[in-house]
Amino acid sequence: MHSDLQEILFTEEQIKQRVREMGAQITKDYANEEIVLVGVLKGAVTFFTDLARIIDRPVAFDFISCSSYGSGATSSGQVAIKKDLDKSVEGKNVLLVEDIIDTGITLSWLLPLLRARKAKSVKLATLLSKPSRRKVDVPVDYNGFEIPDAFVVGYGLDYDGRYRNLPYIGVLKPEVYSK
Ligand SMILES: Nc1nc2c(ncn2[C@@H]2O[C@H](COP(=O)(O)O)[C@@H](O)[C@H]2O)c(=O)[nH]1
Ligand SMILES: [Mg+2]
Repeated sequence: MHSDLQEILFTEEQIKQRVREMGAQITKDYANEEIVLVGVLKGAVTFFTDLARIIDRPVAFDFISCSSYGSGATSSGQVAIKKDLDKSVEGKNVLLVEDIIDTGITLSWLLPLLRARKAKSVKLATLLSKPSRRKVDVPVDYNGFEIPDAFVVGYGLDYDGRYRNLPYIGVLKPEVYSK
């Protein structure tokens, strides 16, 4: 385990197994449908690429980037688009792929934005959710794991640009982000 972590929450094998289950469910739910997978950069990229390879349906890839966290470990509460989608989603089945829902502020802003673009359907897949931190209710269609109120890194999730390449998900020692 990385020395900046206090514990591992999910091993590489546990994540792989859960992503397989989610992909199988999505494949079932979208029978005879094409999907536009929209990844929320950058934290969702690892989950996105693993999930996409399990889904046995025609999929297109697109990405969006919003800011809500800056370099700290708590949300600023202000959301803004940093990189928009490359293509219109009008008439498409959009599956938004996110790394983690914390307060719900980012998604409560992003989901209506995609719906307003006249997608045929908009659903949400998140790898992690921290229900005890929720400030805004967000309907989740596919949820990997519920986790307690802790700042986690690995498998795409970063702190100040670091730890994204860890193959597991772990809790960062508070002394690392309170330095
Ligand atoms: N590396 C981590 N990033 C986190 C964590 N909790 C939230 N986040 C980031 O914030 C947004 C969503 O925040 P929200 O408050 O608007 O729901 C999420 O996409 C992450 O980028 C965390 O524990 N570790
Ligand atoms: Mg994210």
